[in-house]
Amino acid sequence: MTVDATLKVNGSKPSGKRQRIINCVRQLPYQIQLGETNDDWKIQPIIGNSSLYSSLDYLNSDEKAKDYEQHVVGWTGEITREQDFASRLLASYSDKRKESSDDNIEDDPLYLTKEQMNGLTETIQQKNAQNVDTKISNVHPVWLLRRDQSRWRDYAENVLWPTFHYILKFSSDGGDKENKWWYDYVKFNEAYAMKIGEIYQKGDIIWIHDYYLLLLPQLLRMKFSDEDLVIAYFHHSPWPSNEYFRVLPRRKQILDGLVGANRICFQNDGFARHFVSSCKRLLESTSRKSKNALDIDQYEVGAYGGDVIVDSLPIGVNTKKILEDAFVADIDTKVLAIKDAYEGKKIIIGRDSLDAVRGVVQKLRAFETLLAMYPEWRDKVVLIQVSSPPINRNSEQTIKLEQQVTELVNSINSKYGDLDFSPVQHYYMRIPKDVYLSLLRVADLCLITSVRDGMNTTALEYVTVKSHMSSYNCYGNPLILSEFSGSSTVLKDAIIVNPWDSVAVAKRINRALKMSKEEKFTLEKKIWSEVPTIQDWTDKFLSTLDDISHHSSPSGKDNRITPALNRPVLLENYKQANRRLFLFDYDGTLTPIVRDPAAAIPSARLLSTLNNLAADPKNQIWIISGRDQKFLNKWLGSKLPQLGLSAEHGCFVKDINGGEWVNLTERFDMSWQVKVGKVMEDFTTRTPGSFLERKKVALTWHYRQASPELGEFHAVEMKKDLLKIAEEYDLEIMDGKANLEVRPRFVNKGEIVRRLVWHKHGTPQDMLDNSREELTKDEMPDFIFCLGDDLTDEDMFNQLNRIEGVWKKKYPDQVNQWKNFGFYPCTVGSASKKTVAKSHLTDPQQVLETLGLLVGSVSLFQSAGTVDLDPRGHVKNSESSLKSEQATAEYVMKRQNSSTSLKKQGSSTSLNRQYPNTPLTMSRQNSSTSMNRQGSVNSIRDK
Ligand SMILES: O=P(O)(O)OC[C@H]1O[C@H](O[C@H]2O[C@H](CO)[C@@H](O)[C@H](O)[C@H]2O)[C@H](O)[C@@H](O)[C@@H]1O
Ligand SMILES: [Mg+2]
Repeated sequence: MTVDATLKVNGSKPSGKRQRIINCVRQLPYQIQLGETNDDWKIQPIIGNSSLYSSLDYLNSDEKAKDYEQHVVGWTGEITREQDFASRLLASYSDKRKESSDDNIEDDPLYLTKEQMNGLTETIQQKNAQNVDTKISNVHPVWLLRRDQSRWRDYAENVLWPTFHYILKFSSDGGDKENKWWYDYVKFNEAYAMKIGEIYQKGDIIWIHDYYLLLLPQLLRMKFSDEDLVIAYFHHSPWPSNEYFRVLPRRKQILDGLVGANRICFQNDGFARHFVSSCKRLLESTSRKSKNALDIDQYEVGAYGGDVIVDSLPIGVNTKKILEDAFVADIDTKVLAIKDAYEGKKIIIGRDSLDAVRGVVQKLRAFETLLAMYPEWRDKVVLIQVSSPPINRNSEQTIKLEQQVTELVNSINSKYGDLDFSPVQHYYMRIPKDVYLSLLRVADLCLITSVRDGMNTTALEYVTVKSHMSSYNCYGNPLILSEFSGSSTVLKDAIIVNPWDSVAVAKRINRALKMSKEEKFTLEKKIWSEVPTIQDWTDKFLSTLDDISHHSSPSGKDNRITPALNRPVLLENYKQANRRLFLFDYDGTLTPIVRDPAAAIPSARLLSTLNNLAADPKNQIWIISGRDQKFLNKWLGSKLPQLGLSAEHGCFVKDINGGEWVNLTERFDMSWQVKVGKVMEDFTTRTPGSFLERKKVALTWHYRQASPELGEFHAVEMKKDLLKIAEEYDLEIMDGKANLEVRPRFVNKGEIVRRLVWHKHGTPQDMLDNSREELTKDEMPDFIFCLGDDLTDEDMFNQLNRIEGVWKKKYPDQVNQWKNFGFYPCTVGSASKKTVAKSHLTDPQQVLETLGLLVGSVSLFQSAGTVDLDPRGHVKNSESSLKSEQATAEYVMKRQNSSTSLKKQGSSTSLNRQYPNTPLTMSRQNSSTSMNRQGSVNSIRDK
């Protein structure tokens, strides 16, 4: 390894200035509660996601803070009232939440003033400084203060999570609920984009975590036109095979959202490959496998022709901290107490969330089989299973699962237990960290039987604790791990089992419990070296990002990114404009590219959208295509005479609402056609599958149906052969999509655009009249939306950019509220495509959605758009937002009044004054908040 590479693996930034990182997490690592009044806050560390939060913590450590300045963006989580925390939590998770469209201030505790929000942010920062576990500064809360706060989780947890874990769910209401969830999901992502918009600085790295934020990468691309913008996404969960993923109705929007990132990273290569295969099938992307600087497999995914790096890096745990925390006197005492309680018995432990994929049922079945197959273990082994309640605890599925688990526990205990001893000790609760660590320490065996998970950190934490020599003979005790857990790809020396095969698992338990010390020690040595640390994970992740931000793509292509079209701005501008001009290419823009040119006919949806668009008298629509007049007449002109048409890349023009075709090449010598046609025919004979399309002027040689290699090779050869003729007749040879076209150079799509823009809007065209630059600006269009996918369309974009330059000089004070002239040159294709267009849409489907947006047949939420939100999560300026604003104002008034009266009584309600003197309440969430439906006795908690 070179010095440079070593440096990189260690994660140090090579030089000078600290690199800013904006880390985006689904929720800040705190649970935020309101006290009696809205001025009184309680903040506790959140349970779960410990690896992710310890990575944030690590980046904030003195060691890393030299090189990195971390900013953390995250939702506040559900803000609950302190006094009835558990019942509110239950209510907020309940599926039977009350539906209400009105925001009624009286029963809504979530109207916060700006000062309150600032106060809370400050409080979080102060608490951070003192909190021993998660020290993060520069916290930027995402406020989404609407009632039914769990709405922000619904899509992620009810649709995405099950799909990622291979659970198929069918909607019983025709998808209504899912649509609602989706809208909130889009807003959730938008709220992050807005928050990042407030803090982003050029050169920042944006690191996004997990499936609540799948749309964020693309939203950020829309927001920032910064070419160096580096967006990385880490997927903490599994990614299913494409056969599963593709059942999602919003599968394409989700992939579109994600491929806005430069790098998408998974827990293991299997998940990465599934993702690549989804992109290949659903986005028709290409992929190329290579190795990154750390010698890890990576895929360069060409989504819409752009480059996204897809790779894997299993997350780790903070081994140092775990060992520090686990081996202290207090835990020694707890370990001893548990040992005493189960004297003479082997202790198997398990800790899982009680959801459909953690395999608690499978574990109980395997344990039951063990006791049935090996009677010698009866009364000699105990399974301590801690199952924490899942978020959707009131869902039908969880209730069923709880019943199943209770029945199994009861049945095992009644069959194999007696009055003094129950072989299964089941705790349905969240346990505090010290109890958890005691269990890890005391265990003779840890049993993980998940049927699907991304990375099981219990497995990593267990192996870590077992690496430490201490009393009670616990060193090196083995781990049984499901082959379906993401951790099994890392902990290769665990005892790997198929959790569905209870007999095999029982045999492995029996064997593991009988292992000699020597065997255990040998195994532990190997497996301990396989545990990834969170420090290593963070460093490696950032070092490979460094590669992306400072070097060109592996294929050596230009890294320039064209931002996605900002559709809400387009819509707003459209609404405000009076003289709108639409300039559309046809193939690859309004219709998808297909093998046979004759089959690329307009869809009914396209025709109706164009019809609707043309119905507005403010709109002038032109199709500027390489197609010939016959094709355009047949498929567009005859159906929609309101369209202006230009055929053969500008050779022919027909005005809006009929009229005759005008031939702009009339006086041009056409004898070149014979010579060019001969060369093309010659190559057609030598290239099976290729064919020649003869139009009135242009000649097009197509090789899409030939062997790709031979087609491409002959296209290059043909171009060489045509160069001489092209020079002689002043022709242009154009590289199209699997075609090569030739036509006179002096006509092109850009020339048509020039004539259309310098034209008195809404009046008949005289295409042969060439000199109109003396028009005043308010005679010309104030909104121009120009779309094209091909190289020949770059002429249109170039022309628009040129005209914009002229207008800037000519009419410097006539720009619109977005400080431009309403020009939208937009390419159809990837963000990384070389283009002079100012924005991009990925494919004809997005084009149709965007046009649908303008004519009102598509909502902004049907695909990830970008909408501005108010702090309560309403779309800005919408009716509900205005209502909510008014209610907030009322609330502020009320608050001011009550504050005045309190002041009179000599007390202050100011947050800033209140907190410095308040003792911190950042204690571990204790198990009194656990919800024990079974009412089982919680002996561990009481110790
Ligand atoms: O300017 P356009 O409207 O985009 O037309 C460009 C050429 O499009 C057609 O060819 C391309 O589309 C075909 C249908 O999808 C596809 O089979 C072919 O491989 C593409 O090159 C058309 O046949 C040409 O005449 C146009 O010039
Ligand atoms: Mg095209």
